[in-house]
Amino acid sequence: MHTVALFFFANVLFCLAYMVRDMAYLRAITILAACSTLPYFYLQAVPLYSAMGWQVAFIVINSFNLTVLLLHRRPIKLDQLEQWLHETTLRFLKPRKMRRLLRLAKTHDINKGEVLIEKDQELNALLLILSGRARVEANRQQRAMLYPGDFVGEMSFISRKPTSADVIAEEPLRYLVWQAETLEQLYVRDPEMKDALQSAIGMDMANKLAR
Ligand SMILES: Nc1ncnc2c1ncn2[C@@H]1O[C@@H]2COP(=O)(O)O[C@H]2[C@H]1O
Repeated sequence: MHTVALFFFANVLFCLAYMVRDMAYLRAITILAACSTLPYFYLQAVPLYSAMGWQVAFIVINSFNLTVLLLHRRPIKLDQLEQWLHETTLRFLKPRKMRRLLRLAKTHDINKGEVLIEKDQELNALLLILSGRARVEANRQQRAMLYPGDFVGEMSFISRKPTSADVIAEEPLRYLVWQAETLEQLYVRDPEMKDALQSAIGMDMANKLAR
């Protein structure tokens, strides 16, 4: 009788597991549910070892995936630069995702007066200033000044059109470059990254407009 109640309880747990949205809870509750079925199968007139074997297989697979999931969710310690980027431009990304994104970028340095972007070019890249300032010019007129934490080339990156202006280093400039192709491949693997990065670009454009 008790084992039947436990089996009933296990199935209620399976229902609950399929209702929750968080994958970690889903797996944890499924493990508990699968464990709860074992006494029922074992205490039959003839123990149902094959059913028990399958439940053990489900428990092992779910335990493995739950461990991987929880390891990925562990908090990470950001270094100073990462911390700054997370507080400013990339705050829409969770720290671990932000680090993954940063690993795909290359750091470049140019001197004062050097051209970062030329107008009407196919840039196919997204840039982010880490230090120094850059002047935005169109038709020899200054349009804006860009500062550390600002994206550069985001307009052509989003619109897929040629660049809208020249961008020239006002000071020695350090910046990150992501190739558009690299980001597009990343978006396919991780659509959440696309939402977060596009929110960051949107916020960056709004900040530039508000200056
Ligand atoms: N009015 C503006 N204010 C701030 N930045 C600009 C402005 N116009 C162009 N830019 C920047 O200059 C870059 C030139 O290349 P993109 O058009 O790809 O992206 C552009 C922006 O990053």
